[in-house]
Amino acid sequence: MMTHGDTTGDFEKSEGWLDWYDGPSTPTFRLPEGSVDAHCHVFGPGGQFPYAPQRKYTPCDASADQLFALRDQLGFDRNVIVQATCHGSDNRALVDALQRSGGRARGVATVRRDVTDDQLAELHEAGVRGVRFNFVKRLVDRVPTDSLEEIVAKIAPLGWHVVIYFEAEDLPELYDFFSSIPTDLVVDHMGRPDVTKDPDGPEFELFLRFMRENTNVWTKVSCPERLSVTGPRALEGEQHAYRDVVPFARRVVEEFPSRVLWGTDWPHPNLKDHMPDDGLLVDYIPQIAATSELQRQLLVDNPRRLYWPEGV
Ligand SMILES: O=C(O)c1cc(C(=O)O)oc(=O)c1
Repeated sequence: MMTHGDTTGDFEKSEGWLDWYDGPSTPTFRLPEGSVDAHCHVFGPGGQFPYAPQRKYTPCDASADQLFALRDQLGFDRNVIVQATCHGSDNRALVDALQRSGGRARGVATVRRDVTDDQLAELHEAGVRGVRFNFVKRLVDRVPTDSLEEIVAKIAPLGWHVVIYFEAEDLPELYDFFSSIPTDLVVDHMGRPDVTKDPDGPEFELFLRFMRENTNVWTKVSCPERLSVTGPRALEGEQHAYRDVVPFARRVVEEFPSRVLWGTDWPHPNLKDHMPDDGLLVDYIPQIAATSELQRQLLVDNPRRLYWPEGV
């Protein structure tokens, strides 16, 4: 694996930072035509789009051009680019990537409670269709729910949705607040289940109940590389990676086939023990969506309904 240098503009990468995998393999699994990578990020480049002062990590750079090269290499048609916490509420790198995508990317931004209607209109024009609320303590300081409610009131008229990122152990506390959000709600990475627990046990059952009770809730069945404990890793040609995550993702895909999304999570912030080959991550998909019908819903129909409802 190549590293992308120790510095990124004027910034020094966090200690132990793992750079994205250079030269991913071409997937064996052929993505259906029009597939969307519905969760990925851009980082900087730091020299052009500085990282936020309040960030909890400093990544390696991962530019829009590098993301679009990956899209083409893997066989995706489009991207949904999600604002990474290292950029705080400065969405310039995201907007630049959307503008250079030629309409082939939509975005999810991070905004503050004082965001103006004009700023939201500009983000909409660039291709933003949602905001992200993050509750993972190692990534952000907690924002009070009343300010999040103010943001929801501002974005709802635009037809936007809310993306939420939280740890499974925090769902009981956040359940009622999440259930009160009236827009579509997209949960990152299946609410981060502890996959050493039983997929039929109470923790994951609470997440499934949350999806059953709230039909506006969608989820990304992404990030097996982050959730897996036993692997095997998506490296060295492994075609059946992260088997311990499969029962969880499969369960969700089969029960809620019209409310699931999938994304690479490139460039995979904060992984600690390995960096996956993104081609082999794509080869993971048929393990969790076993039929061509489920694959088409997951990769084409669902993300297009949410991000390109106008049908282009
Ligand atoms: O688990 C993570 O570290 C992580 C971080 C970010 C971010 O910093 O935005 O986004 C993700 O989807 C996952």
